Amino acid sequence: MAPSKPLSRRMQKQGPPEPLNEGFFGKKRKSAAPTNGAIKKQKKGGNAPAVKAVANGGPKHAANSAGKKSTKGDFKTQQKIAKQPLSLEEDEDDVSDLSGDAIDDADVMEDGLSGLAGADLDDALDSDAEDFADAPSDLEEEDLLDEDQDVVQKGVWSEDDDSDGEEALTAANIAGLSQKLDARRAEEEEDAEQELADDALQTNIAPADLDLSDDEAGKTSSLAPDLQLLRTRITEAVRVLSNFKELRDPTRSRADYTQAVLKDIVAYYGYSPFLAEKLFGLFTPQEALAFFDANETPRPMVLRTNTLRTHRRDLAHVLINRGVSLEPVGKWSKVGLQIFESQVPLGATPEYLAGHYILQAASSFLPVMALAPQEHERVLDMAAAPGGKTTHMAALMKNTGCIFANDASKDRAKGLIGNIHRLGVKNTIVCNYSAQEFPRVMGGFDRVLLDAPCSGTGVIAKDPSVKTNKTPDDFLRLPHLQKQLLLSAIDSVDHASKTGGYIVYSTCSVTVEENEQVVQYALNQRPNVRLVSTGLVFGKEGFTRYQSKRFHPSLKETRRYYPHAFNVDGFFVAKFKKFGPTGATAVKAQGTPAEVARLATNSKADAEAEGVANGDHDEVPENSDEEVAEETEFGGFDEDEDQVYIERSLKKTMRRKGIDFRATKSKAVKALHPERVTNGETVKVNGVVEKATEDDVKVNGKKVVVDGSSKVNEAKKEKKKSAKKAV
Ligand SMILES: C[S@@+](CC[C@H](N)C(=O)[O-])C[C@H]1O[C@@H](n2cnc3c(N)ncnc32)[C@H](O)[C@@H]1O
Repeated sequence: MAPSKPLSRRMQKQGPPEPLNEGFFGKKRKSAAPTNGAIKKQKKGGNAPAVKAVANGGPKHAANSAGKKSTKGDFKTQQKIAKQPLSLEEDEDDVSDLSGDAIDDADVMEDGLSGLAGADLDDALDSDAEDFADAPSDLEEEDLLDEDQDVVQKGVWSEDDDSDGEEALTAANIAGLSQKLDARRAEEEEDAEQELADDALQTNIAPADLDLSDDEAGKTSSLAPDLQLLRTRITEAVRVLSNFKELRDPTRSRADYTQAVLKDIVAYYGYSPFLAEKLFGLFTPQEALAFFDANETPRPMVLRTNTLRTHRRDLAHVLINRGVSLEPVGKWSKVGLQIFESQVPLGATPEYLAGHYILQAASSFLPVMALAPQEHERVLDMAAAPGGKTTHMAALMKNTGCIFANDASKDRAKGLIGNIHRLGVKNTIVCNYSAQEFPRVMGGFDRVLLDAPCSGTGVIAKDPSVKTNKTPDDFLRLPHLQKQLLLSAIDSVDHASKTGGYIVYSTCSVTVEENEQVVQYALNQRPNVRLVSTGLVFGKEGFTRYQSKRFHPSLKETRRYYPHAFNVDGFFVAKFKKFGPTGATAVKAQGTPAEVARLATNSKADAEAEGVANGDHDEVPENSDEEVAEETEFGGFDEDEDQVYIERSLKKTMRRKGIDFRATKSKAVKALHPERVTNGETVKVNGVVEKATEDDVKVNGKKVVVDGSSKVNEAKKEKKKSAKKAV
C-alpha cells in the first residue's frame, strides 16, 4: 500500500485539531489558491484509502443522490461525485456536548433538517457512506489513484512498466532507463530552481535587508535570498528554542536565537519586523512557525446553508449535480458545507442568486452560535455589514423577533441590505450609526453582537497586506475603538431580559490588545457583566496571563481560534451575561453626550474611509460586477426619497394630533430643510449676531454651531428637534 501523505489544508476538516506533527514544519511554502470563480481541481493529497473507498461507492451514490437513472451524460458527474468523501449522515448526529445556549442553536438547526428529502435518500446517503468504508481495495485501483500515488506505486522505473519490477529489465532497457532517469533528474532540478525563484518573487524580501553575509545564505544569488537555507535555519532555531537547555550553543542567549529567527521569519514570510515579533510572541516557537506556515495557504472555501430557504442536504445534492465537490464542514455545524472543487462560480449559481446559501468563512459561524439568538427576541448586530452574521441570526430566529443590523459605513450597509434581501430575511432593520451612539439611539436588547472592526491578523491568508500594513499605532487606535464599542454593546442590553441579557464580542484578530485586553477593560468598567461559557465545542482558552499582563481568571471562558490548529481563520469570541443595570457614574465616565457624539461621528467617518481595512474579511466576494451594481442600486439610500417619507409621516402625526398641516406647513417644512448659509451672511447664534462661513448650516434662521466633521450630524439633530417643535 502506498504511504499516505497528509491532506492539503483545503482538503482538511475545519474544527478540532489533529496533533501537530514534526513533518509539518518542514513543509515548503505554497502560493494561495484562487477563491474566486470556479475552484480549480485541487491536488489530492494522496490519502489513498479514502480516495479508493469513496470511488468504489461512487456511481451508486451518484445515481441515488441525483435521483436519476444513470445516463452517459451523467457519468462524468458521477465520477466526480465518486471521488469526494461525501458523508451527510452527521446531520443527524446529536450535539449533546453543546451546553446552554448552544443547545438551542442546535435545536434550530435540527428542525431545519426535519423536512429532508425522505427516507430513501437518507438510506442511500448513509449506505453510501458505509460502502465507501468497506470497499474492496482492488477494484479499479489504477483508475482511482491520483498522480502522486501513481509515482509511488510504480516506482521510478518507467512510466510504461508495471510492477513486474527489476526482473523484467534487460541490459538494454537498463541503459534506456538510466538515460530516462538522467533526463528526469535534470527536469526536476530545473523545476526546483524555478520553484525557488517563484517563491522568492512571492516574498516581500529586499535582499539588501538580509544580513546574511556571515553565513551561507549570503553566498547565494544576489537576486533572492536562499529560501531553502532560511527555512532550514528557522526550523533549526525553533528546534533549539523548544529545548533550549539541552540544545543551545552556550555562547548564544535565548534573546540571540529569538532575534535571529525573527529576522529570518521577516525575510522568509514577508512580515514587517514589528508584526512578526508581535505574532511570534503569542505562541511557543514551534506553534508560531505552524501559524506563519498556515497563513501561507488559504482556508477551505465554505458556504452556509440559508435554512430560511432550504436544507443543507437538499442544497448539497443540487450543488453536487452542478459539479461541486463538497462535504459537511464538521460535526460542530449543521449548516456549513466545505467546498473542495467546483466547475461553476459559486457566487453565480441559481441557488446563490435565490439565496439558498452565502459564502462565509467557517470561523464566522462561531460568534452567532455563541450568541444563540432565540425566536421572538430583539437583537442588535452593532457592526453588521456585509451581513454574514446578521443573516445567520435571522435564520436561527426563523425570521421572528427583530434584528437591528447597524454599520457605520453607509457604503457597506448597501451590501448588507443586498444580502438581507437575497437571503429572504424579513425581521431585520438596517441602520447606519456609529455603534458608540448606542444605546442612545435605542437600547433594551435581549442580545447584542459586536463583531468589531479589527486589524485582521487572523485572516492573513485571505489578506496578506496585513503582513506589512499594520503599524504600532493601529494596535492603539483599534483597541481604543473596540473598548468604546464594547461598553456601548453592554449598555444596550436589557439585563432583565427574560430570555437573554447576553453580549458576544468577536474579532478576526489574534492579538491580545484587541481581545483579552478589551474584554478585561469591559470587566473593569462594567461590574454588572461577567464572562460566561461561549458554548462552542472547540477553540483554545483565552489568555489569563500574557507577558507581564494578568487578566481575570474568567478569561478562560473566551475562545481563540487559529488557522494552524483548527484550519479556520484566526478568531476570538467572548460571551458576557449582563446581570444588573449600568450605573450612572459608569455612563458619565464615558463622557458628555456631546463628547460621545463627536467620537461617534469621527469613527463613522473612519469606517466610511477604511472599509475593508477595518477588518471585514468575512465573505468571499464572488458576486459578479453586475450583481454588486444591482445590489448597490437596490440597497441605495436616497435622501430625497427619504424626505418624502419623512414629510408624509409628519403629516400623519399632525393629522392624528388634530393639527392642520397647511397652517403650520411653512414652519414644519422649513424645519425639515436646513439651508446652507451664504458666506458672510449674518445669523443669530444664541441671540448674538454673527457672520457665517460657507460651511455653516442654518435651521430656521439659526446658525448651527458645530465643529468640523460633526457639522452635518448636528444639523440633522437640530433639524429633527425643530421639526418636533413645529409639530
Ligand atoms: C468585521 S466587519 C463586520 C462583519 C459582519 N459582522 C459580518 O459578519 O458580515 C466590521 C464592520 O464594522 C464596521 N465599523 C467600523 N467602525 C464602526 C463603528 N464605529 N460603528 C459601527 N460599525 C463600525 C465596518 O464598516 C465593518 O463593516
